[in-house]
Amino acid sequence: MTPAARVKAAIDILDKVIDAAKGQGAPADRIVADWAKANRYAGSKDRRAVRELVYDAIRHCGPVPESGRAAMLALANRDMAISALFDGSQYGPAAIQPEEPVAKSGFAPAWLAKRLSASDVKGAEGAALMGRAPLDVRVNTLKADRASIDLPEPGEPLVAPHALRFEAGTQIEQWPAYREGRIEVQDHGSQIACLAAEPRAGETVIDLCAGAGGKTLALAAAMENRGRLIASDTDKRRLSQLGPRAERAGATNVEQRLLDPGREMEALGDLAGQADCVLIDAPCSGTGTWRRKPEAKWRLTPDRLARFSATQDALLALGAKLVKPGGRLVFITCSLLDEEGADRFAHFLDSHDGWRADLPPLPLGRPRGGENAQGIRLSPFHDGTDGFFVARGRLP
Ligand SMILES: C[S@@+](CC[C@H](N)C(=O)[O-])C[C@H]1O[C@@H](n2cnc3c(N)ncnc32)[C@H](O)[C@@H]1O
Repeated sequence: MTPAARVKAAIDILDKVIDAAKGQGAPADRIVADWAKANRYAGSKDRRAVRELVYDAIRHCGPVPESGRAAMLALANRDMAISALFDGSQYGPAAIQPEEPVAKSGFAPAWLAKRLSASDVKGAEGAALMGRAPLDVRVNTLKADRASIDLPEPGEPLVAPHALRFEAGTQIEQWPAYREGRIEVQDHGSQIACLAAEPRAGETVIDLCAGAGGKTLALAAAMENRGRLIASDTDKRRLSQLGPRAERAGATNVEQRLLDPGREMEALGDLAGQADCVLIDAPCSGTGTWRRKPEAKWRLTPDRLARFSATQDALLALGAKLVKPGGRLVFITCSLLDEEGADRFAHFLDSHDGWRADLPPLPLGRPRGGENAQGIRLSPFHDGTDGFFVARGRLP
């Protein structure tokens, strides 16, 4: 493909990404992959270049652009080399006309940038949400340890005790250590967040929103497979991925429970007041993971955000019923919005007698929230991790 043809392809893909964002359709990754499948003439260099143009444009534009072309013109305004490719050549984009719409730059749509700013995410901290994430792995201590594991590349040891960092795009799926469950892909921030649970061998731990089990596997390893680890979720498809993952990781103490939304206690009733620790990795807007899914900023609406907050309140209330006296309730969201973090935890403490905040001693991050309702915030800007809010409550 000529460089101009790559720009034209990126514009066509961006049109689809924009439509999908408006209609809650396929994620950008899938749209890019579908394009590659349907255009076999594009070689690996072409595919990489087109993908980079698409993601650069998404990262560069704040509000949803009018069109793929408007998004690419925003990039062209910044980069003469791209603007020169609007040359009207056979497979390239048409020449730039005066007064053509150009998408606005920024790290988020205006309403969302305002909410993030109210949560002290602005300027360089906001821009960091649109950075590129590295590839972090957790060495699975059920099968290996970080000091002696033998990998094709050494990786950079991070603060979390089992974390190693690699360059984005490292093909670790090909490595025997990955296929044999000695390493798992897990963002450094997610590994740090799991430390707040301080799970011990022999305890009863509930991973209430286990999804496909990213955190469950870290908990199983920390528990050395001893004790009960209950992994529940309302999403059958996600939960069904946990079995094979647990097997590969050698995690043998995981029990699964599929929940009915709104009637979760029907499947968890026998555990009421029984858990040493309940971990709530609640569904949220995912503002902390935009480095991986930058188009997510175009998918969020004030209504969806309000629904996430309501679900988080409900899950905190549910989790609290499962904790035994003296036990721990860990609340995690991968968002940097206080309305999905510190505010939710403060609301929980205000509405639940007896519970008190117990700031988890994490090796990274900074306190966030009022004096009595503090949790820890991890952010791409300060910590080089995905963004998280992590708080822990204790029942005396
Ligand atoms: C942030 S994701 C969990 C990710 C997972 N813990 C991990 O580390 O990979 C949130 C999960 O909450 C689940 N969820 C939503 N509503 C729920 C509910 N009422 N009870 C339990 N899980 C729920 C979603 O299906 C989703 O899998």
